[in-house]
Amino acid sequence: MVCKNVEVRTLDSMGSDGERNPQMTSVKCKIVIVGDSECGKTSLIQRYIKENFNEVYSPTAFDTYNTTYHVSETYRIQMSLWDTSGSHRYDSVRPLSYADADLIMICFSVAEPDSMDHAISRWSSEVREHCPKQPIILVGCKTDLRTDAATVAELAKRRTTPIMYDQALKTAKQIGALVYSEISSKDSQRSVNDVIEVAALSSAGNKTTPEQSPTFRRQRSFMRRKRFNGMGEATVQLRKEAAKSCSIM
Ligand SMILES: Nc1nc2c(ncn2[C@@H]2O[C@H](COP(=O)(O)OP(=O)(O)OP(=O)(O)O)[C@@H](O)[C@H]2O)c(=O)[nH]1
Repeated sequence: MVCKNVEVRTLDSMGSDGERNPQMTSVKCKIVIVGDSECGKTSLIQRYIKENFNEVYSPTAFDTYNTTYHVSETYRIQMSLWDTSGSHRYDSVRPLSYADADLIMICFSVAEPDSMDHAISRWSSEVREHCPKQPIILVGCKTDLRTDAATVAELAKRRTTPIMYDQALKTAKQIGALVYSEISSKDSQRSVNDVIEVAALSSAGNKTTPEQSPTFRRQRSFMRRKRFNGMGEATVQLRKEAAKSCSIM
């Protein structure tokens, strides 16, 4: 089993002039990403980190990616993104990934209805067994395939159709997800950035102490982009455009 640790976008608390910034608040969080094989987990992470998309499928065993989200000049979230395998071969070792997780992303492909069923029957139960209280974000991947003629025709042969937004929203409610979000790693960098940053903010909101939150809330650059409603409750409201692909339950 290969487990590699990829260090990217890491920054320390030095300012651009090289001085250590005493105002900098850093919060660390661990986000574990699960879901059926080939549903799009690795592509999601790689699009966020490397801002590219690879058509070629390469199965994952376990990977971790460390990256920093600079929410404002004085607040940053150091994320550890854990990419897992959806294969049953790893069912007995995947649970090791859940230790100390702050948030779980359960992914499925909107072009594969079974993968959404498995979000309930397989992934939500596995996650709840190991992470009974951590927030869950449900992520519908590959939205570009919803209108892809070949995908629609293939699903029609199986007497089914791509998963639509409202269907997925019901599933999100059913599994008690905090947020439902849709992405296309192929076509939309924005959708990918939004879901990862919402996950980071939700995790950090649970960890930020009350003394830190006023400083955090004052950051105008942050407020322009996303808005927190209650740090302890990890509730995030996206600006209007982002809300099209992201629903808070
Ligand atoms: N059209 C389209 N294809 C995608 C998208 N995301 C991923 N894919 C493709 O789907 C295949 C599987 O993607 P991965 O990201 O490797 O899937 P995974 O969930 O990490 O798979 P496992 O490692 O087996 O658990 C690859 O061929 C990707 O190029 C997307 O947004 N749109």
